[in-house]
Amino acid sequence: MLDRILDEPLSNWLKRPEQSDTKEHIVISSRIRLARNFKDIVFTNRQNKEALAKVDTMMRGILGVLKKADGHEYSNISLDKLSDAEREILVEKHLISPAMAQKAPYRALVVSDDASVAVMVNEEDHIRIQAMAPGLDLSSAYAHAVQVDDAIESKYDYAFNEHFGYLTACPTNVGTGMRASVMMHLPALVMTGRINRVVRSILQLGYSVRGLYGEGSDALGHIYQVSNQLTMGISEEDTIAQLEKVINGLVAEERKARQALHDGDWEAFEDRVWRAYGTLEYARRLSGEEALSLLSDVQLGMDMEILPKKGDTFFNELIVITRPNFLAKYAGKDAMTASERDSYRAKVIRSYIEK
Ligand SMILES: Nc1ncnc2c1ncn2[C@@H]1O[C@H](COP(=O)(O)OP(=O)(O)OP(=O)(O)O)[C@@H](O)[C@H]1O
Repeated sequence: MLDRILDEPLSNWLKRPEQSDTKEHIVISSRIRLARNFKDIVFTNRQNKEALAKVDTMMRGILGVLKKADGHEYSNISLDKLSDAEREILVEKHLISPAMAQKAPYRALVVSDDASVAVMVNEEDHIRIQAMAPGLDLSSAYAHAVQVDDAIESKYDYAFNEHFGYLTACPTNVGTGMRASVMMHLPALVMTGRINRVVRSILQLGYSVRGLYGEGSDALGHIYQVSNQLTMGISEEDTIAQLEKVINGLVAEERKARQALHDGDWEAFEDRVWRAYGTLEYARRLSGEEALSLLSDVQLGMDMEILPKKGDTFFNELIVITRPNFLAKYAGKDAMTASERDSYRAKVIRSYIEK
């Protein structure tokens, strides 16, 4: 299963939902993360070897229980058995956080065969259950996360306090321990210069806005992740319902920005997206950042029916393939120099444009 996870650019949840009736590519995916710790075991951040080893062993013994809960095959991948590049690929595929990719013993990833569930073991908390769904579908992701959560709880006791809720390493997660998050492509808000105002108002409402790989990452390819901050005094269902409202508001703002591009200097906009397309079609070397920025322009040009459509998974697939570690694996190489990577990246993109 590890090979498939490392080799395939697209997990199912990065494919567009079949029922998707919108032509634009604004909401990419939904994620629910539950932070949980086991009763009477020292927290991960204390770096107590015995505790780390115990949690690691407990999560090895859970695979059958998880399969019974949702019918998926699960594997347990020890991260210290992977190469640095392989761990980075898991970040590029959004299965682990960038912090989790740092080398450390007893860290593991428990992952379902379709990668819709990825449990980080011994990250900031004993376990972080993540469930993903394509498009805006936090409820399905939540239902799946709860299945996994209940299955684990049927075997082991969690650290839970009647007044506070789930106890977590960082006080900001105490309560539900839940972060609901939606990954979005917001190019028109960036192009029209409206993004800062919009992000400010979302922050004021008490939500986080992060980049392509979550905490501390940049919004490469104009991709943002919006998530709740509050985990106390609010139920999981209300958190999800309120975040969905914020996301729908954000989608409406992005659509307005697209309309503004339409009503503004249309030829200048057409020129920009055709130039992006031309560069991707003919360039011989592309850096990772330039590729993501041009791919974002091209996806917007396709959404706005200026450029020929390249299929529903074009953008999501190339966002993963063109990342440095995945790209080297895709080329069948253990390592590549920066210029070899830039030239192979341009070649792969050209082949996708020609498809
Ligand atoms: N909606 C989403 N779709 C796909 N991947 C996501 C989504 N939201 C977050 N991720 C991924 O989850 C990982 C962790 O993100 P992040 O650091 O923001 O969350 P967290 O671990 O829940 O946060 P924290 O530790 O601050 O509570 C990253 O790899 C990020 O790309």
